[in-house]
Amino acid sequence: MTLRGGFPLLCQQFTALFKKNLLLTWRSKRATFLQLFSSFFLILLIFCIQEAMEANDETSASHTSVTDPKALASPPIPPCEDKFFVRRPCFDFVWSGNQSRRVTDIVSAIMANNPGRPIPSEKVQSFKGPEEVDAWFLSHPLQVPGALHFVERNATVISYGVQTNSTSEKKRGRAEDPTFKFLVPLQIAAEREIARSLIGDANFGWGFGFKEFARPAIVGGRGNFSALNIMGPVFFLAFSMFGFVLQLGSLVTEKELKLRQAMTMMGVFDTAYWLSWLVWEGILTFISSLSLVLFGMIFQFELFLKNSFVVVFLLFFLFQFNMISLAFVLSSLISKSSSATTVGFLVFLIGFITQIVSASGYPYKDTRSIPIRVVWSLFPPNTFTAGVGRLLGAASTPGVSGINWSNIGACAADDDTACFLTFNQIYIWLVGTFFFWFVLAIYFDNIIPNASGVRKPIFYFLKPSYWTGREGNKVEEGSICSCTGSVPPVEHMTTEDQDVLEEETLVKQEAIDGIVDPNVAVHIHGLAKTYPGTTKLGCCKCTKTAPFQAVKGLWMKIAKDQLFCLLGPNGAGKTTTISCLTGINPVTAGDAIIYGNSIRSSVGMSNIRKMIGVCPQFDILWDALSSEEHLLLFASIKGLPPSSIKPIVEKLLADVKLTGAAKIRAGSYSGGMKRRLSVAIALIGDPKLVFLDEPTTGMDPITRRHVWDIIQESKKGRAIILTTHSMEEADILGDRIGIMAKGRLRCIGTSIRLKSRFGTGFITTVSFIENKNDAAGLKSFFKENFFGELQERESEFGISDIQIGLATLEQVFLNIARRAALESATVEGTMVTLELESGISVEIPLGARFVGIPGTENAENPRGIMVEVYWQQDGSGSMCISGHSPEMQIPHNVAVIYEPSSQVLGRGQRRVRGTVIDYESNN
Ligand SMILES: Nc1ncnc2c1ncn2[C@@H]1O[C@H](COP(=O)(O)OP(=O)(O)OP(=O)(O)O)[C@@H](O)[C@H]1O
Repeated sequence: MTLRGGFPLLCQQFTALFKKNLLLTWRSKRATFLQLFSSFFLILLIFCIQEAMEANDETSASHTSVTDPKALASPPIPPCEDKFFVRRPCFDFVWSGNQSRRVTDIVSAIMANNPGRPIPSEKVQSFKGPEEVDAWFLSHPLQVPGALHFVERNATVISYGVQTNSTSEKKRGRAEDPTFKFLVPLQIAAEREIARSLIGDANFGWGFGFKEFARPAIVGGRGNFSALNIMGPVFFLAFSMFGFVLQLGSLVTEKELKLRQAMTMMGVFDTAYWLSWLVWEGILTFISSLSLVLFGMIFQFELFLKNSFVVVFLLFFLFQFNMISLAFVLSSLISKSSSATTVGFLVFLIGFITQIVSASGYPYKDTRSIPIRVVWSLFPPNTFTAGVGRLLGAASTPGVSGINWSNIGACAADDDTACFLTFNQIYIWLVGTFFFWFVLAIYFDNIIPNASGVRKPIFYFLKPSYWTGREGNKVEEGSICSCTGSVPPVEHMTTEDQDVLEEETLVKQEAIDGIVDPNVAVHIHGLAKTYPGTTKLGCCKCTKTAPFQAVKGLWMKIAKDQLFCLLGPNGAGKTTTISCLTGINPVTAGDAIIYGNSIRSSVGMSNIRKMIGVCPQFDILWDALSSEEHLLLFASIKGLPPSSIKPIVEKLLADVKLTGAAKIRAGSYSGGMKRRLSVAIALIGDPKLVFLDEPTTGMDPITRRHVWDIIQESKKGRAIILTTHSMEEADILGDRIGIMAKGRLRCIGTSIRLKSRFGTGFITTVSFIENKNDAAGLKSFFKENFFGELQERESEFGISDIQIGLATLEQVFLNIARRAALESATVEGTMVTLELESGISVEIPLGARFVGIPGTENAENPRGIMVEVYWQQDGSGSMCISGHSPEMQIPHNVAVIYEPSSQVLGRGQRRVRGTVIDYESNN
């Protein structure tokens, strides 16, 4: 099948990824609803706050029209208890000038003649002069609404002054105006009684009334005293956070779950990936900005009504789009999707603080330097706040028309800061910062390690080869903030196994001769992988990890039409080998040629990606997508012709028995169903080489058998590399098996070959009578005559059939794993204790099979006693002792392959260190 490439593939991938984004958004309806329409609740909230503020301030009447103002006629001095806030005991008024008899009489008259309520003497306090009154105020705060100060100048002139607290108080939505409520009645009373005293007529009086202006409600009342003015910018910032956090979460989830890596392995173009998110988020941002502006208009906010619709919408749209590109940048910096909310909160907090600073006009003044203005404007909430400020200013100034296209370049006449940042400059900034953050996001995406710890060099874009695509697969490992330790040279050890050696020699020779065997799919040439050690600088301590050699030089080839099974205990290096072959991890040394393409070349790797299928060790799936949607997506990414995708997906679903669950989301699948889906994904596009990393993990026996059938079927016409921990699986499926341990290939061959070479075979223990010991004769009898005679005497023993069973592959595996463990233990000194039935505790290297017991030598057994130790793997895959054979004498012809420096431990003979005896190669 010809896969699509170039621009048509880019378009196909873009469409598929866009659809994926749409589905993911659709499936998380609540979050999407919040992202799109939470503006309604925010605007409603601002509206309610606005209404509450207006209701709170209703007595000032500034927000309602006053057509028929009420006249107040000679209002009385109110009791001090009427004050909205007063401390008890309180006084109706205090006065000074009490050394004048005439003044004292005037005050008495004020108290007695107060309309409707004579004032009792205990509610009034007198002083000598104003200074005393001020001192009293300081020591008795808030105990009186006002004071009168009298000075008798001469017989015809009495001066007076009124003093009051100008702070207005509020109570249950009503405002208290101290001038009207306290000052005016005091003034009227003082003037009336002074006049009566001067004229000498106790009934002298005049009518006094006052009332407010009749006036319409203040134009732009909401704008002048506006909740939107106060809370708008911060609410709009909060609103943009929904999209920001969701986008950040989606991107980091795809990185964290290695979904991005899986798509890269399938050959997705970065351009298609980023564009698909950008366009989709652009649409969501468009809708959410539109809804916000419309809701603002519905709720009749001047900002949205007075300014041009397009101008307002564009500001909100550009700002939210900027926040999305900021989310792109931050997605490269965090590795856990659970951190998205925390990061969102931090960005909001920073935005909130900078908004407060921006509201003062900072830094768009001539006192601030251009670099400060530039840096400040890079953070989108700052420019946005400036923009909202302009819109609010234009909307709430009576007589000034709102901002529209014709005046976006104009400075606001009354605003100094507006000329440093006119409205069209705000747009230019928002467009510029969008591109700035977006380019930075792509740069960070390349230079910050991905889920496998791999990244591009910091200056990768300066290399011409990057743009021409002709360079080697130049990637680095480790964080840019941590010092990567030097990678030691790869330790190439000569293998002891004959088959492995032969394979290595053959591959090397073919490489030297330049022979390319057409029947071989993969040539592995000394592939080695060392994970670099890193030094992480924390705040309190510095953690160092040593480099780790996970694969130590593999030489082998894998034929076409063959299933090669890679076995090995945990940590053997199987997944690392697959990661290197699939381009997930860069190789440290060596190379691999897959259908003529080197994995070290980026061009080679992109060719390889087109012909491989990978079922990773852990399922890499979107919980919210169904199996059908997964297959459609990956088929499109792979470049299958659009017309062929549907039938291929249907066939794959049928093959892995997921047709019935095709429309069900993968999140609700069982472990086995997920594995089957992963296998189906690996088989998309008829790949010539398929990697199956533990494909049947977690499956029940029936499903596993079924998947084996699928794999058997898929063998035709392609090479398969399969890793597994199931020996049965390897035995049934593997045409060739390689067992790795500690990063090295320990054996290679067909199942039968391995069993015959590494199986433990049969052990027959024969005891001889004293003085008669013909062991050699017995061995030859076993080899030459035993089965012959057994067959001859079939009827005597009643035998109907004789089957010779070789050791199982499991035994071979255990044997290899044990040997690898012994190899490391003798180097690293890893010892375990073997408890003998005789009561002796023997310390032996991990994995030692035949162990000599020091101190057991005597005349009868000159070389002493030995036992065979039986090993098994525990739940974690580590070797552990399962038992030991009866004690037997050490034959004279065997060598000791490991002898500890000191054999006796501590006092006494009960705890010793055993020697390791090479009994296997001699018997
Ligand atoms: N990124 C890494 N950095 C450092 N060491 C690593 C890294 N990845 C793997 N290793 C180490 O490399 C060794 C080989 O790991 P690998 O995953 O290849 O083993 P495996 O044979 O696939 O094991 P399993 O059967 O458990 O999957 C292990 O000791 C592992 O701890």
